[in-house]
Amino acid sequence: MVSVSGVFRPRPTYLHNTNLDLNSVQELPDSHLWPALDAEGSGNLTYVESMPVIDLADPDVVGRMGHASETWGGFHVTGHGVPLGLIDRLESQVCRLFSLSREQKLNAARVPNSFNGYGQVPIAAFFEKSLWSEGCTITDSPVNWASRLWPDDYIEFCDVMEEYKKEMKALCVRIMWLMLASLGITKKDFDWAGPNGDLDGSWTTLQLNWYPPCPDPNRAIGLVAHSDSPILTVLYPSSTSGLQVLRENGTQAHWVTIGPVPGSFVVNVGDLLQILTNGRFRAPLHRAFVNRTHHRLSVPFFIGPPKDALITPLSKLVSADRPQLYRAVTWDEYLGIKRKYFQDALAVVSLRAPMDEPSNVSDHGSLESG
Ligand SMILES: O=C(O)CCC(=O)C(=O)O
Ligand SMILES: [Fe+2]
Repeated sequence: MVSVSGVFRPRPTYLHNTNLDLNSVQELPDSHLWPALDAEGSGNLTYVESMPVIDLADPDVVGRMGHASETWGGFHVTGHGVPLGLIDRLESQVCRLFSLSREQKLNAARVPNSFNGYGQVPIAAFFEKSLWSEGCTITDSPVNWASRLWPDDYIEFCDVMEEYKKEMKALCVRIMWLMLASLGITKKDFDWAGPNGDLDGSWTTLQLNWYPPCPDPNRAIGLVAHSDSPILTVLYPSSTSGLQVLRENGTQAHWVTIGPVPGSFVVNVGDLLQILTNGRFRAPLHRAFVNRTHHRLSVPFFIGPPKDALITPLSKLVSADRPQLYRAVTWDEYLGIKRKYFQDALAVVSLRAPMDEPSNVSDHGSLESG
């Protein structure tokens, strides 16, 4: 199993809010040097397997999504109808934000116990080594902190984020039901998606990720291996490669670089969807590498159930041949488990392999933002 052991910190501490400006660093500092990556060379992979690309207008969209979710735990989606102009405006606002000086960006810094605003991606807090990335998390309206960044000119930023979130939510609803249809699941099979199945009251978060050029990309990592926690992620990966997904085949596992597919989003199964489908769909481990010459941005949109909804393997997917793999858990409770056990969180709620203590964790899980 590919791992990033040796740098795991068992409790979140948020020690990384240093004033180091990654954009001006000439040599990789020890704080960002991940020794375990040496053997793998994060950006030098030879595997060029292609993640399935699925057009929403494909007559076999349900079957193809089902197959991709069971094998890869994700796929590219095209034909989604999200206006390209909106994606361009999103990119330009993300660039605008991260191009500000470090001091300016710190005016929008997350405050303790809040996930909104600028900082390292929340998962960074669990590792002694820092990630080669910056992040900005939008769970509520960004008006408060955006108006501190651009007192006279924050409306366009906020409008684009709101419009994009709305598009993403609608796309997630559409994709989730298509994926579940492949397993014979309909809107009648659970009630937390609301009477029309439109996920009203669901938990959503938009994460803006920024990976500056890195002087030593093979020994740094933009985002360590993790699976996303909620139901579904729809990620805008941008046109610069950086995303890698772990492909597991029996006892073999290798990282695959996900090349850009113009106009597509990457859809990832989240841990909760793995639980809901009784392990039929797999939440894939994935990570982001960085490169020497270009910055890269990515924008995942995460969707989960309402915080108090009880997620349990669907009875249609439990049988004598396929016994229930996971106990019921609320999203809120699962987030707490993930914060404590990271990538072992699914094992903690597993009915097969009950765990008392976290193992010597290798890969990591994510927090509020995935
Ligand atoms: O940057 C990427 O491509 C991946 C981002 C990601 O996995 C996350 O934010 O959870
Ligand atoms: Fe992720």
